[in-house]
Amino acid sequence: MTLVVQKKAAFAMEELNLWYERFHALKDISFQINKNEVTAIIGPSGCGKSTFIKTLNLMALRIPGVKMTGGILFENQNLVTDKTDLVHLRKKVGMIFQKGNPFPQSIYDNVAYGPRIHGIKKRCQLDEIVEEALKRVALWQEVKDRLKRNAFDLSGGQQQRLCIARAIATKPTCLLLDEPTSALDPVSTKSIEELVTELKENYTIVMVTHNMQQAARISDKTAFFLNGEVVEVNTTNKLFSNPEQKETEDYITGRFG
Ligand SMILES: Nc1ncnc2c1ncn2[C@@H]1O[C@H](COP(=O)(O)OP(=O)(O)OP(=O)(O)O)[C@@H](O)[C@H]1O
Repeated sequence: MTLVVQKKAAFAMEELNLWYERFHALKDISFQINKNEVTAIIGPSGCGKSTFIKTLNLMALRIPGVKMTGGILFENQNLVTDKTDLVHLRKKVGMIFQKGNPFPQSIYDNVAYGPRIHGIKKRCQLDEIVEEALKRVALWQEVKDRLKRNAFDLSGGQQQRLCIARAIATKPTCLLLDEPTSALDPVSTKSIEELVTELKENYTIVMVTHNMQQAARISDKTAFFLNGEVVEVNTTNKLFSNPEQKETEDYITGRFG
């Protein structure tokens, strides 16, 4: 298979398929995700959104019985067929889950975790990375005097920002967010949405969301998934105002899902 990739693409999927044992969960997915854009993945429950996002850092392959075919081109490599250096991939592609899931450690150690794994040992260097990452997610002012406190002492919204700081501390190029605000109150949700909008200047962001208003507010492109297929990928404006496919229109107008 020869993937034709636009220069601005961070990920290029071509005929990507995934099976859980015999269940065909992703079917012939072909589209490209651009660098420095927010791409929202939407669709009804069970359509394959989380499965798809977990293919982009090959987390899906950790599930027993999973088989993938086709292509995901990332940094000139097909993640599906080439021998991929998983440590490098996970450094470059950070993942943030639905519920902030800090480690049961201090705020400092949560952020320093990735850099330490990648061999950074010097305290002054780690201090700098931790401060920079916490500033980037606008958490520094709130936590700078209690870096030794357990991360579980933070509020849900703060924990989610801490997880984003933990992800960006390894200097990734892409961030995968799987429903990052679904467990948060409206104020914390707004702050995460603002943060995502700011971060796209430096990162490629792929975000699964159940919330169509959220996709409309903060994404540049939206991909609509249905039954494991991509029905439509378009600029977010176009997809929500003038979709090309009838199924997209039915979904965004609330006729199903
Ligand atoms: N580990 C697994 N083993 C077998 N089937 C799975 C597994 N994980 C997901 N599936 C199935 O794959 C399909 C897609 O699931 P996935 O979690 O990707 O959907 P989703 O669109 O993210 O759903 P939701 O919006 O409810 O989170 C579903 O039918 C689901 O039951």
